Amino acid sequence: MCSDHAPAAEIPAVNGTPNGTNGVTNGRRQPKLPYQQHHSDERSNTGRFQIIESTLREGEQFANAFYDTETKIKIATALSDFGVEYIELTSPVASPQSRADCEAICKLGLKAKILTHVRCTMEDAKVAVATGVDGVDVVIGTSQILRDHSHHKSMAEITETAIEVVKWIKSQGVEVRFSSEDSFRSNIVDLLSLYQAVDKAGCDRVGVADTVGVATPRQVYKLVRTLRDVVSCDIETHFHNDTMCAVANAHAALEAGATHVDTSVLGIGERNGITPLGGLLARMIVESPDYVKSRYKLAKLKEIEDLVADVVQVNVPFNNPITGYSAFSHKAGIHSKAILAKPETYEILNPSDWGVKRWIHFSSRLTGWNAIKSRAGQLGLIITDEQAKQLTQKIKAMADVRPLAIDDTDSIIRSFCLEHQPEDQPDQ
Ligand SMILES: N[C@@H](CCCC[NH3+])C(=O)O
Ligand SMILES: [Zn+2]
Repeated sequence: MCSDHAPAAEIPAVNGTPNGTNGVTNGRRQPKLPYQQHHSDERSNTGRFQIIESTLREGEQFANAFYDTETKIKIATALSDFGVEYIELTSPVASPQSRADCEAICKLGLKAKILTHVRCTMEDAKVAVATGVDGVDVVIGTSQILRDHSHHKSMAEITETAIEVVKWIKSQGVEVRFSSEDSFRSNIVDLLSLYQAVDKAGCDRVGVADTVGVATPRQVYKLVRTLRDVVSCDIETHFHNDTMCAVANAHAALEAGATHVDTSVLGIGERNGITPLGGLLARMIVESPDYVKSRYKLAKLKEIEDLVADVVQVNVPFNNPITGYSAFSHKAGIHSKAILAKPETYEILNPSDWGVKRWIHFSSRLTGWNAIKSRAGQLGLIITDEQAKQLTQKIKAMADVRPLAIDDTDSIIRSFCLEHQPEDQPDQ
């Protein structure tokens, strides 16, 4: 009965809420855990945000990225099917092919709205609107350092052009977002007056961008909260990941009242990129499971990440949220025992929500007997708890000397069972 089985001890993911504690169990209301959102703060949008997916704009700024038309169409279609609300494309002014691709994607009739991202000038805005996009995202640097060394415009000039551009784009019946660049190194008074001016001019969204990845969640919360009281339009946010705060910053922005978050698949973008789509959703499903599950086809995440990883020639990092090699692996005996009994003990995310599997490591000096007993069971072998303990000592002793491959451990389990075969053990 020792048949071939899965290479590792995958055990089925359980259904239900990710942490299994925020619903009603056995007719009794379970207490909320401290890390769960209580939705008491009315300004918080952690349960009603929208995603502006920028793999085809910010992501094209990743060092390795080259997308041909067919690849762009494949990625755009996959993202739209996944459920993102917006797809942002490279500026049509960047090159003739970028313009042609933008026009082609607009004609696909995808469910997601199509945006393109251009400089805040009338010239760029006209080219952008002519492509047939649903919306135009305009951007200009507002920090002193960018004004001095990039475009040399005063805040008064920026404001005047921004108002003109926003009004014109709106007059064409197209959605418009105005974003500052380097918002967190910009003068707050200047920034708020500029946002106020474009809001009055009819802008659909204003954008806050941490272009250099300098912001902390606390700074983000403060700026977005202030901005929420100054403008009536939507607030989009964009976070670079230089100091690994991009997901936390996006979350803080939503808590403070932002409505939209920019993402890219695997976080690809300039330098080390921006808020990753998968990382953001991992963060958000913990506190807003119903919202996240109802909007996005989470089981498609891995496919999209693999597609993009292949296109830009990178590996998915081992510690990537959800889809990383070890994202749902359990090794220490204490963890494995509890996971086998109840996965929520050491998992706040449910792998089955994402179409991936958890696995229990059973080939190390840290392995506990529960994992070995479970592995024996997967191999079709029945052993008692006592036998599992004995066998585990043997495996631990060997794993103390050298790394054990899964096959090695399986062989040890099988020969142990042969030696200790009870009368009723199924034939090998
Ligand atoms: N990549 C630019 C664009 C910002 C626009 C926000 N969606 C930045 O990081 O500043
Ligand atoms: Zn960016």
